[in-house]
Amino acid sequence: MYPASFVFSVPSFAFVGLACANIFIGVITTVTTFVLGVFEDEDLRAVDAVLKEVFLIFPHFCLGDGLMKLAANHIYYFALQQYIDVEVKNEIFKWDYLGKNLTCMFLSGIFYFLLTLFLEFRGLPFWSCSASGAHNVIVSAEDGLAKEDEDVRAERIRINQNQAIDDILVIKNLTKVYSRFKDARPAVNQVCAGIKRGECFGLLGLNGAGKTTTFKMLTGAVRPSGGDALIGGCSVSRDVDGVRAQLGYCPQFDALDPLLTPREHLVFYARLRNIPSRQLQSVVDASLMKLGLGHYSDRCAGTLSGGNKRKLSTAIAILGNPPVIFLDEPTSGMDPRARRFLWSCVRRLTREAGRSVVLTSHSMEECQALCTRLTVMVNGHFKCLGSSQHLKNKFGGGYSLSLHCADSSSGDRVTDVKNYISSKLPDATLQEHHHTRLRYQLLSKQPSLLANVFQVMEEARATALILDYSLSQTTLEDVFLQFASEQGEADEDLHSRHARPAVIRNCFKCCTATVRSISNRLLKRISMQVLSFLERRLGIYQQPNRIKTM
Ligand SMILES: Nc1ncnc2c1ncn2[C@@H]1O[C@H](COP(=O)(O)OP(=O)(O)OP(=O)(O)O)[C@@H](O)[C@H]1O
Repeated sequence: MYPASFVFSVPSFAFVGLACANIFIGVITTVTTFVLGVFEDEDLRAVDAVLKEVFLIFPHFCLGDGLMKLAANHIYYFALQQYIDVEVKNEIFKWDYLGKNLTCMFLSGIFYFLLTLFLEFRGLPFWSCSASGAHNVIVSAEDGLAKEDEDVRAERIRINQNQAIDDILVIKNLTKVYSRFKDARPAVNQVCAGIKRGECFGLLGLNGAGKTTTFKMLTGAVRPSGGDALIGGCSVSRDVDGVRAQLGYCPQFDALDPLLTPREHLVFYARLRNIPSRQLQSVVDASLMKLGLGHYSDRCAGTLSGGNKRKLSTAIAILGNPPVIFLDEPTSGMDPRARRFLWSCVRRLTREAGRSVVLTSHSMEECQALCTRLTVMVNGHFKCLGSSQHLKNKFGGGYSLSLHCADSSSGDRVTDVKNYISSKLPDATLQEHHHTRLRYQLLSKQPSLLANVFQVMEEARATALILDYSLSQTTLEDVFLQFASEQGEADEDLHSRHARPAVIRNCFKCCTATVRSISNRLLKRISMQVLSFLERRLGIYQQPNRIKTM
C-alpha cells in the first residue's frame, strides 16, 4: 500500500550506503592482509601478522579472510590428493585456522547486537544513569533562579505544589545539559510551565536560547538531564510512547521526503497515527484543504516552495487532532498571506477544537496574534511569563513617540525639534535618530501624560516644526530586546567554556601525526617491495641503467 517512491527514499539509500560501507571495510581489510602476505620482507610479514589479529574485530574481515583460507585449503588438499595421492588430515576448524575467525565473528555478533539494543533502548536503567551525565542537576542561585521574575516563580510554585494537575502539559523543572564538562551551562535550565487545554503558549528567545531543545525533550527526541514533563498524564522520561500518541510536532527543519507527494506524506503519517482505513482519504483531503495544499497535493515535496513545505509539516503535526501540538517556527519562510492563513488555522485549533499549541517564533506580531501566554527564554531560563499585554505593561512601561521633522534638507530643524521636545517633555528620552525621524521613549505614568503629549505635538505641527507624529505603547519587541541583551554576554562565556581543552586537541594532533607517519612508512616499504618484485620478474629497472651506460 505504500507509495513506490518510498522504496527510493532516504532510509533505503541509507541502508544501501551502510551495506556498501560494510563491503568496503571487508574488501579493504582482506585485500590489505593478502597483499602484505605476498611479500617476503620480514617487517611487512610482521605487520601482516599483527594486522591479521587486529582486523579480527571486523566481522567482514573474519568472513573474507575465512573464505580465502577455505579456498586456499581446498586447492591445497585437492592438489595433494589429485597429483601426489597423499591423504592428509584436514583440520580446518583448529584455532589458528578458521577457529579464531569463527569465534571472533560469534563474539562480535553478540557485542554488536547488545550495542544496538543499548543505543535503541536508552531507557535501560544503567543507561539512563550515565548517559545524560547530569540527571540530578542542581542549579545554584547564581544560575538565575535567585533573581527569577515573580510570575515565573509563581508558575514554578504552582507546578511544584501540584496545582496544575488539570493542565494538559505540565513542564516540571525540565533541564538539559548537553556537555559532560562539569562546568557546562545547561541548554535548558529548570523551566516550569503548565499549559491548559485550548491555550496557545509562545516561546520567544534569541538563537540558542533553548527553545528547540525544550521541544526535543517534550517530544522524547532527547532525554532530559533533569526534571520531567507530563503530557496528558504521561511522562516524557518514562512513557515516551504514551506521550507521542498525544502530540503533533512541526520541527524547525522540514522532515519531508523529497520524493513523496504531500498526499503520500499525509497517508503515511495517518497510518502511523492509526487512523482507520475507511476514514483515511477523508482525513487526508480535509488536512490538505485546511492548510491550502489542495493544488500541490500530487507534486513531489522536493519541488514545493519553502512556505508550502512548512504548511505540509504543520499539516502533518495537526493530523489526527492530537491534544497537544508543538510548532517550531511554523511560519518561517512564508509570505504574509500564507502566514495569516496559518494563523487562522492555529486559532481554529485552539479556540474551536480546544487543542493546546506550544509555538516558537521570531515574529513578535505572530506571538501577539496567537499566544494567550508567552515567555522569553534567555540562556535556558524563562525570563518572564504572561500575556503579551501583561509583559508590555510590566516591562515596557510608558509610550513610544515617533516624529517626522518638517525640513529634510536642513539639520538645524531637527536640532530645533530636539530642543523643543527636551524643553516641553523633559521625561522623554531619545531612543533613535534616522535622518529626519526621531523616536522618544516616555516612561512617565502620570495620568495627564497623554493629554500633555498630544498638546505639545499639535503645537509643533501648527508651527511647522514636524510633519507628523505617532504615539504608541511600548511594543513586545522592545520587551524582547530588553531581555535579549542578556544573552549576548553569556554566549561568549559559553563558547570560551565549551572550547575543546588544549590537552585533548594536542592528543588528537599527536595521534593523527603518528598514524600518518606509520602509514607513510608502510606505503614506502610496500612500494619498494613492488619495485623489487618488478625488477626481479620483468627486468624493468635495468633499462635506465642501460640507457645511462650507452
Ligand atoms: N546536540 C547538541 N549538542 C550540544 N549542544 C547543543 C545541541 N543542540 C543544541 N545545543 C546547544 O544548546 C543551546 C540551545 O540550542 P537550541 O537549538 O535549543 O536553541 P534555540 O532557542 O532553538 O535556537 P534557534 O532559535 O536558533 O532555533 C545552544 O547553545 C546550542 O549550541
